[in-house]
Amino acid sequence: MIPNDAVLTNTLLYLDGVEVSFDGFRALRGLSLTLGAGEMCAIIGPNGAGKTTMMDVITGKTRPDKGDVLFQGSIDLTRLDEADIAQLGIGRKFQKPTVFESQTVEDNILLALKGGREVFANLFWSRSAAARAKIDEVLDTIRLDHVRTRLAGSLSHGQKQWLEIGMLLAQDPKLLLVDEPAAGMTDAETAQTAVLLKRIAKDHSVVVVEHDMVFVRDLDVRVTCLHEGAVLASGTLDQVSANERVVEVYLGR
Ligand SMILES: Nc1ncnc2c1ncn2[C@@H]1O[C@H](COP(=O)(O)OP(=O)(O)OP(=O)(O)O)[C@@H](O)[C@H]1O
Repeated sequence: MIPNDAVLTNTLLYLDGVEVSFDGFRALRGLSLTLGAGEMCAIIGPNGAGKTTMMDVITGKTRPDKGDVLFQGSIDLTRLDEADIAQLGIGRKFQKPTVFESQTVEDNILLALKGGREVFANLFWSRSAAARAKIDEVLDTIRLDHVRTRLAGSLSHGQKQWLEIGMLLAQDPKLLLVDEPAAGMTDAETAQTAVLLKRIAKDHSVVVVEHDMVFVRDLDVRVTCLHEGAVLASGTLDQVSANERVVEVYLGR
């Protein structure tokens, strides 16, 4: 059921009763979730809970069998393809970093800018002031300014993850979907990633899927636990951690 305007005021992302089946297996079973404009939330849950499938539905990779998926109140994402959805300003970061290893850090950001590829391809290009300013802004946000001329391939795993987040930021997304950013990171990198995402969340909406509870605690945002394709519990991390079912199916394992 499409909600009324009052419900959707300040709601950037609205999922209601979303169903996805793969050959009869119900990966999402009536998933309902909202994200406010300017909000960051964390999604947790056991393997197979449907977290990736949820991201796939939002980004148009998987089309739901049933349910509403609305962006900015009225845009029906179930009718759009992946390219249209990316164009709307929904950026996704997959778990594994996919930076251009043989390019410098700053050129990775340039390549990600709207129109950046044309600028990059032109032998006689001089970076426009706007492109330069955007690259500087992104490098400052992800705190990689000091390595801007290094090849991306020479960065640590954590730095590559931050660079890829920067490449998403270069496209001015309204919503960032970030899949397990802390996986494979050192404790120090994990802590820095939480600081980075909190900085980004000041002017973006962010959904973070994560298994690392220390990291989720650092994020200090609303947490939703999925289980068997639906929401099991939602609230602060303390509230969700105190839920017996969450302990039973996930945290206590
Ligand atoms: N393309 C597909 N075909 C068949 N089954 C699928 C497909 N994609 C996902 N599934 C199944 O749907 C269920 C939900 O998977 P999903 O990847 O969304 O879970 P998840 O919460 O992201 O798990 P993880 O934490 O392991 O990444 C799983 O049982 C998975 O095997």
